[in-house]
Amino acid sequence: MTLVTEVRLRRVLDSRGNPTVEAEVTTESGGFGRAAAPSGASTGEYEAIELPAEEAIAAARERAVPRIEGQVYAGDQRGVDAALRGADGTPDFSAIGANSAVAVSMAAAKAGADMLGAPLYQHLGGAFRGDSFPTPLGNVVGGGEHAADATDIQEFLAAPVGAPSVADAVFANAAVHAAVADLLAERDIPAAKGDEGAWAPAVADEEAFAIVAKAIDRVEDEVGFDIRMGLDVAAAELYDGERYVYADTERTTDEQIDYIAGLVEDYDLAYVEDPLDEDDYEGFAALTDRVGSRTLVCGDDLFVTNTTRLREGIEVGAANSILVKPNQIGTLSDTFDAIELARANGYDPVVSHRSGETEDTTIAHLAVATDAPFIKTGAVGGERTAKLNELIRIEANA
Ligand SMILES: O=C(O)[C@@H](CO)OP(=O)(O)O
Ligand SMILES: [Mg+2]
Repeated sequence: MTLVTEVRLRRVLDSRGNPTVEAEVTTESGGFGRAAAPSGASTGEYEAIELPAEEAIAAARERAVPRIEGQVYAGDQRGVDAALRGADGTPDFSAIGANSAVAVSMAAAKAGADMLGAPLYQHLGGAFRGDSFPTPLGNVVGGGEHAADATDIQEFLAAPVGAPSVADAVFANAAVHAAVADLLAERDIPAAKGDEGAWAPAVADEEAFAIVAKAIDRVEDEVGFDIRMGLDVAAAELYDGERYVYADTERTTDEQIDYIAGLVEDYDLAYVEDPLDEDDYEGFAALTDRVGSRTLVCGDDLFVTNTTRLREGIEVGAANSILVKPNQIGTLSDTFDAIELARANGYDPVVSHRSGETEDTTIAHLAVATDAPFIKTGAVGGERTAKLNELIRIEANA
């Protein structure tokens, strides 16, 4: 049986060296799952609340663990997540922390899968999942909140849309990351890496576009399939309430829309995330109207994996894609609801990591379980390759 007998919580390190919450769930007949919460830096204003790890652990031990141990079944994901919501009692998990909630929710799912003797993606998505795979969006150059003195745009992504397999796609992104390093060296531009492992050179966005476009061209020639470029503008971080403030210029909302539409055209962008402020549904809708037939306009800080916000967006035609981060909303059930609502309305779900990550691989399984067309989980670095390599293993039935 999958009755949960024990929930353990502890503080572990994330990839930035900050403490985060790890949860372990054990069931009556020995099923076991372990999962850890990630953490954002450019967090959306409307995300569920992440508490300091110690505080989140103490609160979850006091309020949530007694409602789960001996009470709910790990295989009953809605039951686990309802217990977490009931224990918390707030709409945004501010009592036990979305970090505790998501760690327990994901650990329970893994314990349920363990009891079934099935991979997590099958437990979550059913017996017929595992034959199609998301295209990985790989961050190769970045700045914003993820690196000091680098680009204004937070993420320049490689999108290997023509890759014949997930393994080919993963290696293509790593090759673009390496080609960017070569191009930076050729131009004598020193670069450290940002929080997600992307190169973080002190160059203007314009130069970053040129370098990434060239790196993609080189790798396309080598691999022989289509690789396009994508962006996470993370525009809420640039917006001061009136204008989008870049290092060398400022843009009004209309100018920002023109600028992004121009970038879609000039660089044949396959993907544009958070091109406008997180409160600007109308601006999003105006941009989607202009470029939505040729690129994905994705809401991250706009939707925060929240069905209420997504519904508002659907009503006004704000986007055609949603970024999906389980810790933005706190449970896997809520995450699935967001994905299903998106799908039902023609929005492409893009399952995503956070800038602060662990070696946890749940999002790789989540993407396969929901047949998500894209996953954004970096290009290199151990906490990123943990997910990418898990996709390779799932594809290989390993
Ligand atoms: O903005 C984003 O999409 C994410 C992940 O790339 O960053 P963060 O986790 O810092 O919010
Ligand atoms: Mg984002």
